[in-house]
Amino acid sequence: MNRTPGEGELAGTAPSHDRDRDHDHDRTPPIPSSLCSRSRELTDAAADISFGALLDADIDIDIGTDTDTDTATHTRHEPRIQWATPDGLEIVGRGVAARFTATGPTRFDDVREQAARTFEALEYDGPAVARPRAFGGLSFHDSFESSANTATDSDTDRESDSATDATPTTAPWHGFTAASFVVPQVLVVRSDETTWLTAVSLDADTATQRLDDWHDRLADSSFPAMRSSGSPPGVTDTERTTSRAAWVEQVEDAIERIETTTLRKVVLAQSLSVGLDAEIDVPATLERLRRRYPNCYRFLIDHSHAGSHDASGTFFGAPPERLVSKRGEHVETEALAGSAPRGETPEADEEFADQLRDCEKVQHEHVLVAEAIRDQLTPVTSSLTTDDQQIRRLATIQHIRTPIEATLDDEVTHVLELVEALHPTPAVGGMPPDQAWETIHETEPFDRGWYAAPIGWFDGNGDGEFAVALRSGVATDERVTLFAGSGLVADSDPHDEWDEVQLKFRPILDELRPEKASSDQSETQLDSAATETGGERPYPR
Ligand SMILES: C=C(O[C@@H]1C=C(C(=O)O)C=C[C@H]1O)C(=O)O
Repeated sequence: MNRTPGEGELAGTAPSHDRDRDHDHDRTPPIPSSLCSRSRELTDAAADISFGALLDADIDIDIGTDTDTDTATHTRHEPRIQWATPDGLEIVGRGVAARFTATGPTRFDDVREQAARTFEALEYDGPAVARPRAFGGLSFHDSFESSANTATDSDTDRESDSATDATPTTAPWHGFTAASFVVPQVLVVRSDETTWLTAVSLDADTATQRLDDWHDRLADSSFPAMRSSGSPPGVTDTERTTSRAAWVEQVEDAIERIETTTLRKVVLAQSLSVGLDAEIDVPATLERLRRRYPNCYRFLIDHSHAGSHDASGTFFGAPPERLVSKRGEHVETEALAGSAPRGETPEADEEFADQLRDCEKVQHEHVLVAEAIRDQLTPVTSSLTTDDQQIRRLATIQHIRTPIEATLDDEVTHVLELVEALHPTPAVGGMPPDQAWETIHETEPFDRGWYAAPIGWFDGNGDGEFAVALRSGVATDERVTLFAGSGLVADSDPHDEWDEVQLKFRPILDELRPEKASSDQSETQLDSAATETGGERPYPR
Protein backbone atom coordinates (compact mmCIF):
# COMPACT_ATOMS: atom_id res chain seq x y z
CA MET A 1 0.00 0.00 0.00
CA ASN A 2 1.28 3.41 -0.85
CA ARG A 3 -0.48 6.24 0.90
CA THR A 4 -0.09 9.90 0.22
CA PRO A 5 -0.40 12.24 3.17
CA GLY A 6 -3.93 13.54 3.65
CA GLU A 7 -4.97 17.14 4.08
CA GLY A 8 -3.59 18.56 7.27
CA GLU A 9 -1.36 15.55 7.65
CA LEU A 10 1.99 17.18 7.46
CA ALA A 11 5.22 15.47 8.10
CA GLY A 12 8.20 17.45 9.34
CA THR A 13 11.73 16.42 8.62
CA ALA A 14 14.88 17.55 10.30
CA PRO A 15 16.34 20.78 9.02
CA SER A 16 19.57 21.12 7.04
CA HIS A 17 21.48 17.97 6.14
CA ASP A 18 18.87 15.54 7.46
CA ARG A 19 16.19 16.86 5.18
CA ASP A 20 18.36 16.28 2.13
CA ARG A 21 18.69 12.62 2.78
CA ASP A 22 15.12 11.84 3.77
CA HIS A 23 13.87 9.28 1.29
CA ASP A 24 10.30 10.60 1.60
CA HIS A 25 11.59 14.04 0.71
CA ASP A 26 9.54 14.55 -2.45
CA ARG A 27 6.32 13.53 -0.80
CA THR A 28 6.88 15.33 2.47
CA PRO A 29 5.22 18.73 2.81
CA PRO A 30 7.07 21.25 4.96
CA ILE A 31 6.47 21.57 8.65
CA PRO A 32 3.28 23.65 9.08
CA SER A 33 3.87 27.27 9.93
CA SER A 34 0.48 27.62 11.56
CA LEU A 35 -1.96 25.45 13.46
CA CYS A 36 -5.54 26.09 14.49
CA SER A 37 -7.20 24.29 17.30
CA ARG A 38 -10.77 24.14 18.59
CA SER A 39 -11.98 22.49 21.80
CA ARG A 40 -15.30 21.56 23.29
CA GLU A 41 -16.23 19.95 26.58
CA LEU A 42 -17.86 16.55 26.26
CA THR A 43 -21.00 15.76 28.19
CA ASP A 44 -21.21 12.59 30.28
CA ALA A 45 -22.33 10.12 27.62
CA ALA A 46 -19.86 11.26 24.98
CA ALA A 47 -17.10 11.53 27.57
CA ASP A 48 -17.59 7.91 28.61
CA ILE A 49 -17.31 6.51 25.13
CA SER A 50 -14.68 8.92 23.84
CA PHE A 51 -11.50 7.10 24.87
CA GLY A 52 -12.39 3.69 23.50
CA ALA A 53 -13.95 5.23 20.41
CA LEU A 54 -10.92 7.30 19.52
CA LEU A 55 -8.46 4.48 20.10
CA ASP A 56 -10.51 1.72 18.54
CA ALA A 57 -8.59 0.47 15.52
CA ASP A 58 -11.79 -0.25 13.55
CA ILE A 59 -12.96 3.32 13.54
CA ASP A 60 -12.66 5.07 10.24
CA ILE A 61 -11.07 8.29 11.36
CA ASP A 62 -11.51 11.31 9.14
CA ILE A 63 -8.10 12.15 7.82
CA GLY A 64 -9.20 14.41 5.03
CA THR A 65 -8.31 13.60 1.44
CA ASP A 66 -6.51 10.33 1.97
CA THR A 67 -6.90 8.36 -1.24
CA ASP A 68 -6.63 4.92 0.27
CA THR A 69 -9.82 2.91 -0.13
CA ASP A 70 -8.76 -0.03 2.01
CA THR A 71 -10.35 1.16 5.23
CA ALA A 72 -9.24 -1.71 7.42
CA THR A 73 -5.57 -1.31 6.57
CA HIS A 74 -5.82 2.42 6.46
CA THR A 75 -7.20 2.76 9.97
CA ARG A 76 -4.58 0.42 11.32
CA HIS A 77 -1.91 2.65 9.82
CA GLU A 78 -3.41 5.80 11.24
CA PRO A 79 -1.07 7.13 13.94
CA ARG A 80 -2.46 7.10 17.45
CA ILE A 81 -1.12 8.03 20.84
CA GLN A 82 -2.14 7.52 24.42
CA TRP A 83 -0.66 9.17 27.49
CA ALA A 84 -1.73 8.88 31.11
CA THR A 85 -0.14 10.04 34.34
CA PRO A 86 -0.50 8.54 37.82
CA ASP A 87 -2.72 11.41 38.99
CA GLY A 88 -5.45 10.75 36.45
CA LEU A 89 -4.68 12.92 33.41
CA GLU A 90 -5.51 10.79 30.36
CA ILE A 91 -5.06 11.76 26.73
CA VAL A 92 -5.72 9.88 23.52
CA GLY A 93 -5.02 11.24 20.05
CA ARG A 94 -5.48 10.17 16.43
CA GLY A 95 -4.15 11.44 13.13
CA VAL A 96 -1.30 13.82 12.42
CA ALA A 97 -1.70 17.59 12.20
CA ALA A 98 2.08 18.07 12.40
CA ARG A 99 5.02 15.74 12.73
CA PHE A 100 8.53 16.54 13.96
CA THR A 101 11.29 14.00 13.39
CA ALA A 102 15.08 14.10 13.61
CA THR A 103 18.13 11.88 13.75
CA GLY A 104 21.66 12.13 15.10
CA PRO A 105 23.25 14.11 17.93
CA THR A 106 21.32 17.30 17.14
CA ARG A 107 17.95 15.56 17.35
CA PHE A 108 16.77 17.46 20.45
CA ASP A 109 17.53 20.87 18.95
CA ASP A 110 16.12 19.88 15.57
CA VAL A 111 12.79 18.80 17.03
CA ARG A 112 12.64 21.96 19.14
CA GLU A 113 13.36 24.14 16.12
CA GLN A 114 10.69 22.45 14.00
CA ALA A 115 8.12 22.65 16.78
CA ALA A 116 8.91 26.32 17.47
CA ARG A 117 8.05 27.19 13.87
CA THR A 118 4.72 25.37 14.10
CA PHE A 119 3.69 26.43 17.58
CA GLU A 120 4.66 30.06 17.05
CA ALA A 121 1.51 30.65 15.04
CA LEU A 122 -0.81 28.43 17.07
CA GLU A 123 -4.35 29.71 17.38
CA TYR A 124 -6.21 28.07 20.24
CA ASP A 125 -9.52 28.82 21.95
CA GLY A 126 -9.83 26.13 24.63
CA PRO A 127 -8.73 25.62 28.23
CA ALA A 128 -5.07 24.91 28.98
CA VAL A 129 -5.64 21.23 29.76
CA ALA A 130 -7.00 20.54 26.25
CA ARG A 131 -4.31 22.48 24.37
CA PRO A 132 -2.52 20.89 21.41
CA ARG A 133 0.66 19.10 22.46
CA ALA A 134 3.31 17.12 20.59
CA PHE A 135 3.48 13.50 21.78
CA GLY A 136 6.34 11.14 21.12
CA GLY A 137 9.78 10.15 22.18
CA LEU A 138 13.32 9.31 21.23
CA SER A 139 15.54 6.32 20.89
CA PHE A 140 17.84 5.43 23.77
CA HIS A 141 20.93 6.44 21.78
CA ASP A 142 21.34 8.93 18.95
CA SER A 143 23.09 6.35 16.74
CA PHE A 144 19.68 4.77 16.17
CA GLU A 145 18.38 5.33 12.67
CA SER A 146 15.13 4.25 11.09
CA SER A 147 15.45 1.41 8.61
CA ALA A 148 13.45 3.47 6.11
CA ASN A 149 16.25 6.04 6.09
CA THR A 150 19.13 3.61 6.03
CA ALA A 151 17.61 1.73 3.11
CA THR A 152 18.12 4.72 0.86
CA ASP A 153 21.16 6.31 2.38
CA SER A 154 23.44 4.44 0.04
CA ASP A 155 22.34 6.54 -2.89
CA THR A 156 22.44 9.92 -1.19
CA ASP A 157 25.25 11.91 0.33
CA ARG A 158 25.58 11.23 4.01
CA GLU A 159 26.77 14.45 5.51
CA SER A 160 26.21 14.18 9.22
CA ASP A 161 28.47 12.36 11.65
CA SER A 162 25.45 10.64 13.09
CA ALA A 163 24.60 9.08 9.77
CA THR A 164 28.04 7.54 9.49
CA ASP A 165 27.77 5.97 12.94
CA ALA A 166 24.14 5.00 12.64
CA THR A 167 23.03 1.44 13.12
CA PRO A 168 20.11 0.32 10.96
CA THR A 169 17.09 -0.57 13.04
CA THR A 170 16.21 -4.18 13.47
CA ALA A 171 12.88 -5.80 14.27
CA PRO A 172 10.81 -4.85 16.17
CA TRP A 173 11.93 -1.25 15.71
CA HIS A 174 11.26 -1.02 12.02
CA GLY A 175 9.68 2.35 11.23
CA PHE A 176 10.89 4.05 14.43
CA THR A 177 13.34 6.91 14.23
CA ALA A 178 15.75 8.64 16.64
CA ALA A 179 13.20 11.32 17.55
CA SER A 180 9.58 11.47 16.54
CA PHE A 181 6.70 13.61 17.80
CA VAL A 182 3.20 14.20 16.44
CA VAL A 183 0.54 16.80 17.15
CA PRO A 184 -2.62 14.71 16.69
CA GLN A 185 -5.57 15.94 14.65
CA VAL A 186 -8.09 14.82 17.25
CA LEU A 187 -7.51 14.64 21.00
CA VAL A 188 -9.64 13.57 23.93
CA VAL A 189 -8.31 14.83 27.27
CA ARG A 190 -9.70 13.76 30.61
CA SER A 191 -8.60 15.54 33.75
CA ASP A 192 -10.39 15.60 37.10
CA GLU A 193 -14.09 15.56 36.31
CA THR A 194 -13.99 17.04 32.83
CA THR A 195 -13.39 15.58 29.37
CA TRP A 196 -12.47 17.76 26.41
CA LEU A 197 -12.43 17.11 22.69
CA THR A 198 -9.83 19.05 20.69
CA ALA A 199 -9.45 19.20 16.91
CA VAL A 200 -6.32 20.58 15.23
CA SER A 201 -5.84 21.62 11.64
CA LEU A 202 -4.09 24.18 9.48
CA ASP A 203 -7.01 26.59 9.41
CA ALA A 204 -9.88 27.55 11.66
CA ASP A 205 -12.67 26.34 9.36
CA THR A 206 -11.26 22.83 9.07
CA ALA A 207 -10.57 22.66 12.81
CA THR A 208 -14.16 23.70 13.59
CA GLN A 209 -15.54 21.23 11.05
CA ARG A 210 -13.40 18.42 12.42
CA LEU A 211 -14.48 19.24 15.96
CA ASP A 212 -18.17 19.15 14.99
CA ASP A 213 -17.76 15.89 13.04
CA TRP A 214 -16.04 14.19 15.92
CA HIS A 215 -18.47 15.54 18.46
CA ASP A 216 -21.33 14.00 16.46
CA ARG A 217 -19.48 10.73 16.13
CA LEU A 218 -18.83 10.48 19.84
CA ALA A 219 -22.49 11.19 20.57
CA ASP A 220 -23.35 8.15 18.43
CA SER A 221 -24.67 5.54 20.84
CA SER A 222 -23.44 2.63 18.71
CA PHE A 223 -19.99 2.92 20.31
CA PRO A 224 -19.32 0.75 23.34
CA ALA A 225 -20.12 2.63 26.55
CA MET A 226 -16.94 1.79 28.42
CA ARG A 227 -13.30 1.38 27.69
CA SER A 228 -12.65 -2.28 27.10
CA SER A 229 -10.15 -4.09 29.28
CA GLY A 230 -10.39 -7.10 26.95
CA SER A 231 -8.74 -10.34 27.89
CA PRO A 232 -5.15 -11.58 27.58
CA PRO A 233 -4.35 -12.82 24.06
CA GLY A 234 -2.51 -15.93 25.30
CA VAL A 235 1.14 -16.86 24.82
CA THR A 236 2.31 -19.44 22.28
CA ASP A 237 6.08 -19.20 22.76
CA THR A 238 8.82 -17.00 24.22
CA GLU A 239 12.25 -16.31 22.79
CA ARG A 240 15.05 -14.78 24.85
CA THR A 241 17.87 -12.71 23.45
CA THR A 242 19.94 -13.64 26.47
CA SER A 243 20.18 -17.06 28.15
CA ARG A 244 20.92 -17.23 31.85
CA ALA A 245 24.45 -18.51 31.08
CA ALA A 246 25.09 -15.64 28.66
CA TRP A 247 23.73 -13.16 31.20
CA VAL A 248 26.05 -14.43 33.94
CA GLU A 249 28.97 -13.95 31.55
CA GLN A 250 27.79 -10.44 30.59
CA VAL A 251 27.39 -9.39 34.21
CA GLU A 252 30.79 -10.80 35.17
CA ASP A 253 32.38 -8.98 32.26
CA ALA A 254 30.64 -5.72 33.28
CA ILE A 255 31.82 -6.14 36.87
CA GLU A 256 35.36 -6.65 35.64
CA ARG A 257 35.09 -3.40 33.70
CA ILE A 258 33.83 -1.68 36.87
CA GLU A 259 36.76 -3.07 38.86
CA THR A 260 39.45 -2.31 36.31
CA THR A 261 38.32 0.91 34.59
CA THR A 262 36.62 4.14 35.60
CA LEU A 263 33.17 2.63 34.91
CA ARG A 264 31.19 2.77 38.16
CA LYS A 265 27.75 1.52 37.18
CA VAL A 266 26.10 0.11 34.05
CA VAL A 267 22.54 -1.00 33.36
CA LEU A 268 22.35 -4.11 31.19
CA ALA A 269 19.08 -5.24 29.67
CA GLN A 270 17.50 -8.27 28.05
CA SER A 271 14.76 -8.62 25.52
CA LEU A 272 12.01 -11.25 25.45
CA SER A 273 9.99 -11.87 22.32
CA VAL A 274 6.56 -13.31 23.10
CA GLY A 275 4.43 -15.10 20.49
CA LEU A 276 0.69 -14.55 20.96
CA ASP A 277 -2.39 -16.68 20.28
CA ALA A 278 -4.19 -13.65 18.88
CA GLU A 279 -3.34 -10.09 17.90
CA ILE A 280 -2.95 -7.94 21.01
CA ASP A 281 -5.43 -5.15 21.77
CA VAL A 282 -2.94 -2.61 23.14
CA PRO A 283 -5.45 -0.06 24.54
CA ALA A 284 -7.27 -2.88 26.37
CA THR A 285 -3.93 -4.15 27.71
CA LEU A 286 -3.14 -0.64 28.96
CA GLU A 287 -6.54 -0.49 30.63
CA ARG A 288 -5.72 -3.72 32.52
CA LEU A 289 -2.32 -2.25 33.41
CA ARG A 290 -4.10 0.86 34.76
CA ARG A 291 -6.07 -1.29 37.16
CA ARG A 292 -3.04 -3.20 38.38
CA TYR A 293 -0.44 -0.40 38.30
CA PRO A 294 -2.49 2.70 39.18
CA ASN A 295 0.63 4.63 40.23
CA CYS A 296 2.41 4.26 36.90
CA TYR A 297 2.35 6.21 33.68
CA ARG A 298 0.79 4.57 30.63
CA PHE A 299 1.74 5.28 27.06
CA LEU A 300 1.02 4.05 23.55
CA ILE A 301 2.88 5.35 20.53
CA ASP A 302 1.94 4.24 17.06
CA HIS A 303 3.60 6.75 14.77
CA SER A 304 3.30 4.81 11.51
CA HIS A 305 4.63 7.22 8.98
CA ALA A 306 2.25 8.53 6.35
CA GLY A 307 3.69 7.55 3.00
CA SER A 308 5.54 4.56 4.39
CA HIS A 309 4.71 1.14 2.95
CA ASP A 310 4.78 -0.68 6.25
CA ALA A 311 3.19 0.01 9.56
CA SER A 312 5.59 0.21 12.47
CA GLY A 313 4.89 -1.62 15.68
CA THR A 314 3.03 -0.10 18.59
CA PHE A 315 5.30 0.85 21.49
CA PHE A 316 3.50 0.78 24.84
CA GLY A 317 4.13 0.38 28.53
CA ALA A 318 3.40 1.27 32.13
CA PRO A 319 6.59 2.94 33.43
CA PRO A 320 6.94 3.85 37.09
CA GLU A 321 9.62 6.48 36.51
CA ARG A 322 9.31 10.15 35.66
CA LEU A 323 12.29 11.51 33.77
CA VAL A 324 11.27 15.15 34.15
CA SER A 325 8.35 17.53 34.10
CA LYS A 326 8.53 21.27 33.50
CA ARG A 327 5.75 23.74 34.14
CA GLY A 328 7.02 27.28 33.75
CA GLU A 329 10.17 27.46 35.82
CA HIS A 330 9.14 24.58 38.09
CA VAL A 331 10.85 21.24 37.47
CA GLU A 332 10.16 17.86 39.04
CA THR A 333 12.21 14.73 38.57
CA GLU A 334 13.25 11.71 40.60
CA ALA A 335 15.90 9.09 41.09
CA LEU A 336 14.36 5.62 40.90
CA ALA A 337 16.89 2.84 41.27
CA GLY A 338 17.33 -0.13 43.55
CA SER A 339 14.78 -2.93 43.29
CA ALA A 340 13.34 -5.76 45.39
CA PRO A 341 10.39 -8.14 45.02
CA ARG A 342 7.09 -7.62 46.86
CA GLY A 343 6.63 -9.85 49.89
CA GLU A 344 3.80 -12.35 50.25
CA THR A 345 2.86 -10.85 53.63
CA PRO A 346 3.12 -7.28 54.94
CA GLU A 347 6.02 -8.39 57.16
CA ALA A 348 7.92 -10.00 54.27
CA ASP A 349 7.19 -6.94 52.18
CA GLU A 350 8.66 -4.65 54.82
CA GLU A 351 11.69 -6.92 55.11
CA PHE A 352 12.40 -6.48 51.41
CA ALA A 353 11.96 -2.72 51.83
CA ASP A 354 14.42 -2.75 54.74
CA GLN A 355 16.93 -4.57 52.56
CA LEU A 356 16.61 -1.74 50.06
CA ARG A 357 17.14 0.88 52.75
CA ASP A 358 20.04 -0.90 54.45
CA CYS A 359 21.94 -2.64 51.65
CA GLU A 360 25.17 -0.82 50.88
CA LYS A 361 25.24 -2.03 47.27
CA VAL A 362 21.69 -0.84 46.61
CA GLN A 363 22.34 2.50 48.28
CA HIS A 364 25.47 3.00 46.19
CA GLU A 365 23.51 2.16 43.02
CA HIS A 366 20.76 4.61 43.99
CA VAL A 367 22.89 7.49 45.23
CA LEU A 368 24.86 7.51 41.95
CA VAL A 369 21.59 8.22 40.15
CA ALA A 370 20.42 10.97 42.52
CA GLU A 371 23.85 12.66 42.37
CA ALA A 372 24.00 12.54 38.57
CA ILE A 373 20.55 14.14 38.30
CA ARG A 374 21.51 16.89 40.75
CA ASP A 375 24.79 17.50 38.89
CA GLN A 376 22.97 17.88 35.58
CA LEU A 377 20.34 20.26 36.95
CA THR A 378 22.42 22.44 39.28
CA PRO A 379 23.99 24.59 36.53
CA VAL A 380 20.58 25.58 35.12
CA THR A 381 18.58 26.03 38.32
CA SER A 382 18.35 28.76 40.93
CA SER A 383 17.25 26.32 43.63
CA LEU A 384 17.11 22.56 43.93
CA THR A 385 15.71 20.38 46.72
CA THR A 386 16.10 16.67 47.25
CA ASP A 387 13.54 14.90 49.46
CA ASP A 388 14.21 11.93 51.70
CA GLN A 389 14.29 8.49 50.11
CA GLN A 390 10.96 6.69 49.82
CA ILE A 391 9.98 3.14 48.96
CA ARG A 392 7.90 3.03 45.80
CA ARG A 393 5.69 -0.04 45.85
CA LEU A 394 4.20 -1.44 42.66
CA ALA A 395 2.12 -4.62 42.32
CA THR A 396 5.08 -6.86 41.52
CA ILE A 397 8.21 -4.93 42.57
CA GLN A 398 9.44 -2.16 44.89
CA HIS A 399 12.06 0.51 44.30
CA ILE A 400 13.91 3.26 46.15
CA ARG A 401 12.84 6.70 45.05
CA THR A 402 14.32 10.13 45.75
CA PRO A 403 12.08 13.02 44.65
CA ILE A 404 13.92 16.07 43.29
CA GLU A 405 12.41 19.51 42.61
CA ALA A 406 14.05 22.58 41.16
CA THR A 407 13.42 26.13 40.00
CA LEU A 408 14.95 26.95 36.64
CA ASP A 409 17.05 29.99 35.99
CA ASP A 410 16.39 31.92 32.77
CA GLU A 411 18.66 29.86 30.54
CA VAL A 412 16.45 26.84 30.00
CA THR A 413 13.09 27.43 28.34
CA HIS A 414 12.11 24.04 26.91
CA VAL A 415 11.51 20.68 28.57
CA LEU A 416 13.48 19.00 25.75
CA GLU A 417 16.60 20.79 27.00
CA LEU A 418 16.09 19.13 30.38
CA VAL A 419 15.37 15.78 28.74
CA GLU A 420 18.59 16.06 26.78
CA ALA A 421 20.58 16.99 29.90
CA LEU A 422 19.16 14.15 32.00
CA HIS A 423 18.85 11.24 29.56
CA PRO A 424 20.14 8.64 30.10
CA THR A 425 20.28 8.87 33.89
CA PRO A 426 22.44 6.19 35.52
CA ALA A 427 19.13 4.45 36.42
CA VAL A 428 19.00 3.20 32.83
CA GLY A 429 22.47 3.93 31.40
CA GLY A 430 25.31 4.08 33.89
CA MET A 431 28.20 6.16 35.15
CA PRO A 432 30.12 7.73 33.47
CA PRO A 433 27.53 7.83 30.65
CA ASP A 434 29.88 7.35 27.65
CA GLN A 435 31.64 4.38 29.13
CA ALA A 436 28.34 2.89 30.20
CA TRP A 437 26.99 3.22 26.65
CA GLU A 438 30.13 1.60 25.25
CA THR A 439 29.58 -1.34 27.58
CA ILE A 440 25.88 -1.59 26.71
CA HIS A 441 26.60 -1.38 22.98
CA GLU A 442 29.35 -4.01 23.14
CA THR A 443 27.37 -6.34 25.39
CA GLU A 444 23.67 -6.33 24.57
CA PRO A 445 22.86 -8.59 21.59
CA PHE A 446 19.77 -6.55 20.55
CA ASP A 447 18.75 -3.03 19.72
CA ARG A 448 17.35 -1.01 22.65
CA GLY A 449 15.43 1.19 20.23
CA TRP A 450 13.09 3.36 22.30
CA TYR A 451 13.30 1.18 25.42
CA ALA A 452 14.47 3.09 28.54
CA ALA A 453 14.36 6.35 26.56
CA PRO A 454 12.32 9.53 27.12
CA ILE A 455 8.62 9.29 26.22
CA GLY A 456 6.09 12.08 26.72
CA TRP A 457 4.86 15.43 25.44
CA PHE A 458 5.69 19.10 25.11
CA ASP A 459 3.56 22.11 24.26
CA GLY A 460 4.01 25.46 22.53
CA ASN A 461 5.39 27.07 25.70
CA GLY A 462 8.12 24.47 26.08
CA ASP A 463 6.39 22.88 29.08
CA GLY A 464 5.96 19.15 29.16
CA GLU A 465 6.41 15.86 30.93
CA PHE A 466 8.51 12.80 30.11
CA ALA A 467 8.58 9.33 31.61
CA VAL A 468 11.32 6.76 31.13
CA ALA A 469 10.01 4.11 28.72
CA LEU A 470 10.43 1.13 31.07
CA ARG A 471 8.13 -1.88 31.65
CA SER A 472 7.51 -1.54 27.96
CA GLY A 473 7.18 -3.56 24.77
CA VAL A 474 6.61 -3.31 21.05
CA ALA A 475 3.58 -5.04 19.57
CA THR A 476 3.93 -6.18 15.97
CA ASP A 477 1.23 -8.45 14.53
CA GLU A 478 1.11 -11.50 16.78
CA ARG A 479 4.29 -10.85 18.78
CA VAL A 480 5.24 -8.49 21.58
CA THR A 481 8.90 -7.80 22.29
CA LEU A 482 9.54 -6.87 25.91
CA PHE A 483 12.59 -5.17 27.43
CA ALA A 484 13.91 -5.03 30.97
CA GLY A 485 17.22 -4.29 32.61
CA SER A 486 19.05 -4.00 35.87
CA GLY A 487 21.71 -1.72 37.35
CA LEU A 488 25.10 -3.33 38.00
CA VAL A 489 27.77 -2.15 40.43
CA ALA A 490 30.94 -3.85 41.67
CA ASP A 491 29.26 -6.22 44.13
CA SER A 492 26.24 -7.20 42.03
CA ASP A 493 25.34 -10.88 41.88
CA PRO A 494 24.51 -12.15 38.35
CA HIS A 495 21.74 -14.48 39.55
CA ASP A 496 20.04 -11.83 41.70
CA GLU A 497 20.19 -9.44 38.76
CA TRP A 498 18.68 -12.12 36.50
CA ASP A 499 15.75 -12.48 38.92
CA GLU A 500 15.32 -8.70 39.00
CA VAL A 501 15.10 -8.51 35.22
CA GLN A 502 12.46 -11.28 35.16
CA LEU A 503 10.39 -9.31 37.69
CA LYS A 504 10.55 -6.28 35.42
CA PHE A 505 9.17 -8.30 32.48
CA ARG A 506 6.12 -9.20 34.56
CA PRO A 507 3.89 -6.12 34.28
CA ILE A 508 3.23 -6.69 30.58
CA LEU A 509 3.89 -10.44 30.48
CA ASP A 510 1.20 -11.04 33.13
CA GLU A 511 -1.31 -9.23 30.92
CA LEU A 512 -0.53 -11.50 27.96
CA ARG A 513 -1.15 -14.76 29.80
CA PRO A 514 -4.73 -15.89 30.49
CA GLU A 515 -3.60 -17.99 33.47
CA LYS A 516 -2.96 -14.73 35.36
CA ALA A 517 -6.75 -14.48 35.81
CA SER A 518 -6.76 -17.55 38.05
CA SER A 519 -4.36 -15.89 40.49
CA ASP A 520 -6.43 -12.73 40.76
CA GLN A 521 -6.94 -13.20 44.47
CA SER A 522 -3.26 -12.72 45.25
CA GLU A 523 -2.96 -9.91 42.71
CA THR A 524 -5.79 -8.09 44.44
CA GLN A 525 -3.97 -8.40 47.72
CA LEU A 526 -0.82 -7.08 46.13
CA ASP A 527 -2.80 -4.29 44.54
CA SER A 528 -4.28 -3.10 47.77
CA ALA A 529 -0.79 -2.92 49.23
CA ALA A 530 0.54 -1.19 46.15
CA THR A 531 0.33 2.31 47.49
CA GLU A 532 3.21 4.69 47.71
CA THR A 533 4.88 5.31 50.98
CA GLY A 534 5.46 8.99 51.39
CA GLY A 535 3.18 11.57 49.82
CA GLU A 536 3.12 11.70 46.05
CA ARG A 537 3.06 15.22 44.66
CA PRO A 538 0.50 16.13 42.05
CA TYR A 539 1.71 15.56 38.51
CA PRO A 540 1.53 18.56 36.20
CA ARG A 541 -1.35 19.03 33.82
C1 LIG B 1 16.10 -0.71 33.79
C2 LIG B 1 14.92 -0.83 34.37
O1 LIG B 1 14.59 -0.22 35.55
C3 LIG B 1 15.44 0.74 36.14
C4 LIG B 1 16.47 0.14 36.98
C5 LIG B 1 16.26 -0.10 38.32
C6 LIG B 1 17.30 -0.85 39.14
O2 LIG B 1 18.36 -1.20 38.61
O3 LIG B 1 17.03 -1.12 40.33
C7 LIG B 1 15.08 0.35 38.95
C8 LIG B 1 14.20 1.14 38.28
C9 LIG B 1 14.53 1.66 36.95
O4 LIG B 1 15.18 2.88 37.06
C10 LIG B 1 13.81 -1.60 33.72
O5 LIG B 1 12.70 -1.59 34.27
O6 LIG B 1 14.03 -2.19 32.67
